Amino acid sequence: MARRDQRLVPISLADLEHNAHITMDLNALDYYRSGANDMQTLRDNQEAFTRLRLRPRILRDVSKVDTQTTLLGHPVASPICISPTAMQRLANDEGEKATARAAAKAKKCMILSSWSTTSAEDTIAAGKEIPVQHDTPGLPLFWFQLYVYKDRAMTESLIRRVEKVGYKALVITVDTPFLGRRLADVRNVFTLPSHMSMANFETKESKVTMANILKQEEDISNININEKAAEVKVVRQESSLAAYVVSQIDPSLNWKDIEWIQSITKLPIIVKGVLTAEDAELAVKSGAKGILVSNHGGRQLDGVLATIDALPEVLDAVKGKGVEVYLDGGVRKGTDVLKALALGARAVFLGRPILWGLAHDGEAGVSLALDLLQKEFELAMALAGCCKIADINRAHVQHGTTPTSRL
Ligand SMILES: Cc1cc2nc3c(=O)[nH]c(=O)nc-3n(C[C@H](O)[C@H](O)[C@H](O)COP(=O)(O)O)c2cc1C
Ligand SMILES: CC(C)CC(=O)C(=O)O
Repeated sequence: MARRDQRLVPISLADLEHNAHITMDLNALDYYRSGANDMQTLRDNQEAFTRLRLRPRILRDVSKVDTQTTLLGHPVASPICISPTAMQRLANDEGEKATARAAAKAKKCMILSSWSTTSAEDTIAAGKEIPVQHDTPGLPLFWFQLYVYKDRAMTESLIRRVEKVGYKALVITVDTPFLGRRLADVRNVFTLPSHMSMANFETKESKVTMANILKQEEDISNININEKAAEVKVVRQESSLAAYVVSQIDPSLNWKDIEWIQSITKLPIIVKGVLTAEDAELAVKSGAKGILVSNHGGRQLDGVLATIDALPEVLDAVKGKGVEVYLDGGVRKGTDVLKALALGARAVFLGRPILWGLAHDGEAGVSLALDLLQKEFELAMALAGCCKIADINRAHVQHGTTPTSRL
């Protein structure tokens, strides 16, 4: 048994998380690990997977297991993908570039956040530096996550930039009209260090640091932690990130805007943050080609359904309508991937585990995170009697009856 403060040689995603908790500074660690409010949904995302049980098939020659699949027609090596997470340079100086290289090496899909600390151009260029090995199936795939800005001209110019450099889809996040209340970030007065910026919005004349936007750099950097806490009590009851969201993101966003975006781009749209059948139907009506069932890793409305529990109603609502349905939130084990695919998800996406990998060892750490989960998934497929993705079906999973506490 390792001591709580000892770094582990990681053999699971949980080990990578353990290590990141030891090495990261509190401002960044709390930002990454927090959920909103009581963090009920954050816990539930993982726990809900443990309430499902697998129904394996036997004697099916699983000597070769193949995980290749397609996402909106693009071949990838595996249905394990990378969710957008903002500000990856908080974990490692190479940040988004390291993630892009690891994604490209593994021929997996990466979604880049609008609020990255590396620009969309530099991130995809880093991914393209990796020579594609043609002896294994699949190709790297990059999608861009879009926050819709109050400034629509800026939103449109960002779309043009990502179209130009080769992102293959727009993933529009719809669960963040305002930032969820993450208590640790309020206490820490979370801010992006001043040498990092929201790189997609940087110009020759100005860097978009949060502190610049809030015109508070001096105030924030010249006071110690206790004084910061005191200041929050008196001056602000929110993190600088929440204030940034209020200043930039358009809370009036609605389904007509999704249609508007679809009218100005040929890129397919994926709506990220759908949790109900009703909204899944509306997403299809507004032209979305994909739905990412997500509760933002439990960081927005606390108390919503775990994503694996919301998945079946979304799938039922869009059945036969030609839309791909994906899931993120709490995916940590190969068996979680198998359960999500058995219920009908086309792919799963990882948020925090990628950040823990980055914090552990940059690009090599992200590769390790992807590889650990990939190997676990291949083993889970084999032990359940599945040789290829198309073999995984609804009969492989059922709701368990054993209370989690007795496991
Ligand atoms: C630190 C952090 C930053 C995130 N930033 C974004 C973002 O910029 N855009 C977005 O759509 N979702 C963002 N998310 C949500 C993730 O895309 C994803 O939905 C969530 O992390 C999945 O849950 P998991 O962390 O349990 O895998 C962020 C999540 C975390 C933890
Ligand atoms: C910049 C933030 C809005 C990024 C985000 O989505 C998050 O912190 O969950």
